[in-house]
Amino acid sequence: STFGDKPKWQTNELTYRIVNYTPDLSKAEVDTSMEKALQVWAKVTPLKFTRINRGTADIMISFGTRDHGDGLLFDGPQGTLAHAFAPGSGIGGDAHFDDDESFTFHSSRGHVLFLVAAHEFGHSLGLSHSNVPGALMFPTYTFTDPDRSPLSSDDIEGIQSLYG
Ligand SMILES: O=C1CC=C(NS(=O)(=O)c2ccc(-c3ccccc3)cc2)CC1=O
Ligand SMILES: [Zn+2]
Repeated sequence: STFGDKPKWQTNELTYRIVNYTPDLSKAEVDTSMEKALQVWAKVTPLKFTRINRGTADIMISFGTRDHGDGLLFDGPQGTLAHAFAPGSGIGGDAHFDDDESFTFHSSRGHVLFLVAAHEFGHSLGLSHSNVPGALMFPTYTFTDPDRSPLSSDDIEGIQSLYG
C-alpha cells in the first residue's frame, strides 16, 4: 500500500553533490566529513553513494544562513544546526547546514560536521528521530568519537527496515 509507507528511495544507487562550502573547515575536511557521514549508512545497507560535481544529485548538500531558499529559515548562531528533507524528487533528500554555526572537524568544541551530517543523512534516507538516548537519530546532539561508528542498534534496525 502507498498510504502510511515511510518515503524511501526506490534505488540503492544514489548521487550526492556538495554545492558550496563553509569557511569553518578546509574544502578537504568538508569533503571528508560528508563522505564519512554517507559511509556510516552505506556500511549497514546495500546503498551506494556516488559524488557528482555539477548538475542535480539526489542529495544536494549546501551551507546557508537565514532565508536560504527553501522557506525554512535558519535562525543564526546556536539553535538549529541543519535540516534535511525525506526521500523524494526535487528538494527531497537535500541537506542544508546553517553557516551561522561553527562546525569543527574532530574536536569536541563546536559541532562535529561529520556527526551532524550523519544525522541529517539519516533523514535524507527516510529515518525519523529515535527515542533511544545516544542513538545517532536521537534529536539532541551528543559528541561521540568520530573514529567510531555513531550508529546504535536502533539506528541500524531503522535503516535496515527501509533498505535491509
Ligand atoms: O530533525 C531535525 C529538527 C531539528 C534539528 N535541530 S538541530 O539542527 O539543532 C540538530 C540537532 C541534533 C543533531 C544531531 C543529533 C544526534 C547526533 C548528531 C547530530 C543534528 C542537528 C535538526 C534535525 O535534524
Ligand atoms: Zn533530526
